[in-house]
Amino acid sequence: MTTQAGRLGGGALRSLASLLDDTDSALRRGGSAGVSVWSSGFPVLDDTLTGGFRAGELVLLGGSQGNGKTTIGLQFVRNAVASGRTALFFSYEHEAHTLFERLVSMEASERIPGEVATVHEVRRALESESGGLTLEDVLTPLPGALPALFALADFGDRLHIHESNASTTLAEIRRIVDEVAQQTGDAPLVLVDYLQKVPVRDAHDARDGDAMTVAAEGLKELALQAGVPVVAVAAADKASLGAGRRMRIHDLRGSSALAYESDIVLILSEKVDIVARDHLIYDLGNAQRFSDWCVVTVEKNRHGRAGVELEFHKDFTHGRFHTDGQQVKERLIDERVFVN
Ligand SMILES: Nc1ncnc2c1ncn2[C@@H]1O[C@H](COP(=O)(O)OP(=O)(O)OP(=O)(O)O)[C@@H](O)[C@H]1O
Repeated sequence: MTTQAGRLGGGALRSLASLLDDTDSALRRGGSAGVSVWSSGFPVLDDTLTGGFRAGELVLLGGSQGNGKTTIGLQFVRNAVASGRTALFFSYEHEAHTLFERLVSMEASERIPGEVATVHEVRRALESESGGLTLEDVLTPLPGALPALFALADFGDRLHIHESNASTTLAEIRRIVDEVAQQTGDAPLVLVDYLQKVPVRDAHDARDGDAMTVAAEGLKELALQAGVPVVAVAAADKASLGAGRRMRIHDLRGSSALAYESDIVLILSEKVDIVARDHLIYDLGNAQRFSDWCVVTVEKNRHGRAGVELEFHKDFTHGRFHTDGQQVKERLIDERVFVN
């Protein structure tokens, strides 16, 4: 059977007859006849994406600064490994230990109801002089941190974080994806934080948009050739955001290439910024309530319905969003209500 990896080199020519045979054999073997799917761990998002992220897909995750792109990306990765898959996080933004602190608090919050250690508390504990204590000893006083540590240790060999830098090129990303797939025997969900930081050869000669085209094409090719989903955080174009508009796909830096190459585009917005003004005027408490919510707009969805607006409750003190989100009921606008 031709696999996604079989697209390497000259591509793959298939007759319908061989496709039917292969599909039949896969089903008879008890396996799945479709491409591999990684659940995002957010049920309402999975429903919209008809199951989750698929092998061969490039998924863009856009939004303004600080509205939770890294947080939800890290949660996708955590959810993938918690459900038995493998994941690989290329971090051009944060060091691995910063992500580890977020993971401990996120995991505690996922597992244990009630008050658990915040990211800040985990960081403080890890940054203080240990006096020779073990990691377990240091985390024991923090509510929920120890079970979180055990859970992370359980799936630790399937979650890989790469501290990326200017030498982490597309070719290097590909090499590392292959290495992880070989080590774990499972193709990983790949997260790139963030796309505009992926160094592109001769990028200094190219205009920004050209560099983005190369990066987006490269990541899409990687997704197809390695048979993995690639979720890439994409920075907004500051100039267009300054205009006080709701962020859209065309506000991403290098937007035309990104829109063309991607299969799915998710845009994160603060709900309070984009809800219609009447919801704020007639109920003054709404502004406070809405500021706790993030809207994830599915702007492009190659295999399903686009334009879907989902909302998730923020819990940034524990480095996460609540996974049980819903469709937004209120009317949203194109222009932002509040301008930063
Ligand atoms: N320990 C913490 N406690 C509370 N809030 C935090 C903590 N750490 C980060 N935050 C907040 O969580 C929000 C989401 O952070 P995140 O890194 O996911 O944003 P982002 O969209 O990736 O940002 P950027 O574009 O700057 O990379 C930010 O507004 C940040 O200020």
